[in-house]
Amino acid sequence: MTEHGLNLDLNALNQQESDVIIKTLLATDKKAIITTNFRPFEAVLIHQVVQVRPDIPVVWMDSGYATKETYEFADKLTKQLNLNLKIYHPKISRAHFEAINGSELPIIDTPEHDVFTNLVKLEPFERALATEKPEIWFTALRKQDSALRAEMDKVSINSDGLIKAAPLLDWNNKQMWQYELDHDLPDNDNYYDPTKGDAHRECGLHLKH
Ligand SMILES: Nc1ncnc2c1ncn2[C@@H]1O[C@H](COP(=O)(O)OS(=O)(=O)O)[C@@H](OP(=O)(O)O)[C@H]1O
Repeated sequence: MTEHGLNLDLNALNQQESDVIIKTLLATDKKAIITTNFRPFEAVLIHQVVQVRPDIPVVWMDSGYATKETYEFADKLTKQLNLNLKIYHPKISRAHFEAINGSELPIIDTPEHDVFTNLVKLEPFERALATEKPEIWFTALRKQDSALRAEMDKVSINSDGLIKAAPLLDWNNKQMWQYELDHDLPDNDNYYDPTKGDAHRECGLHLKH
C-alpha cells in the first residue's frame, strides 16, 4: 500500500486478527476515527481500539431517534472507557422535522425516506469526515450484517482514499458476547435505527464510502 505512504501489505494484513490489524494501522500515526451507532456489541471494537489509541475520536451521528437504552448505553460506555465522543446532530432537530412532516416516519424506499436518511445520517457523516479529516476509519461491520459486508475485506482503501478497517469482520455473536463478558463491558439490548427498516438493509453510508 505504498501510494498512501504506508509500507503495508494489505493482503497479509487481511489475514490477521483484530488486535494485529488495529496495532499495525495505528502504529502509522495516521489520523484515525472510529464510528459507532451504539448498536449491540459496540463495546467490543471500541474497547480494542482505545487500548491502543485512548483519545481516538469516536464519531456518533445521533439521529434523535435512538432508544432510551441506546442513550443510556452511549453514556455508560463513554464514561467507562473515557471516550473522546464526537456527536454529530442533524441540521434540523427531531422536533422541527416532526412539526413540519408529522411524527410518522417516511416509508422505506421512497424519495421522502431518502431525504430523511440524508438529514439524520448521511449529511452529518459528511460533516464528520470534513471536520475530523480521518485517514483511517474503523467500523465494527461484520460479514453477518449483510450480503454486501460478507464480501468485504477487513482492510481496504475506499473511494475517498480512506483506509477503511473492519477488524471484527468475521467475528460471530458468541465471540462478541464472550469478549464483553471477559472485559466487563456494557451492552445495548434495545436498538433501533430509523433509517434501516430491516437490520440487513444498507442505509447508503457504506455504499457511498
Ligand atoms: N448513526 C451512526 N453514527 C455513527 N456511525 C454509524 C451510524 N450509523 C451507522 N454507522 C456506521 O456504519 C456501521 C454500520 O451501521 P448499520 O449497518 O447499522 O447502518 S448503515 O446502514 O451502515 O448506516 C456502524 O457500525 P458499527 O461500527 O458497528 O457501529 C457504524 O460504523
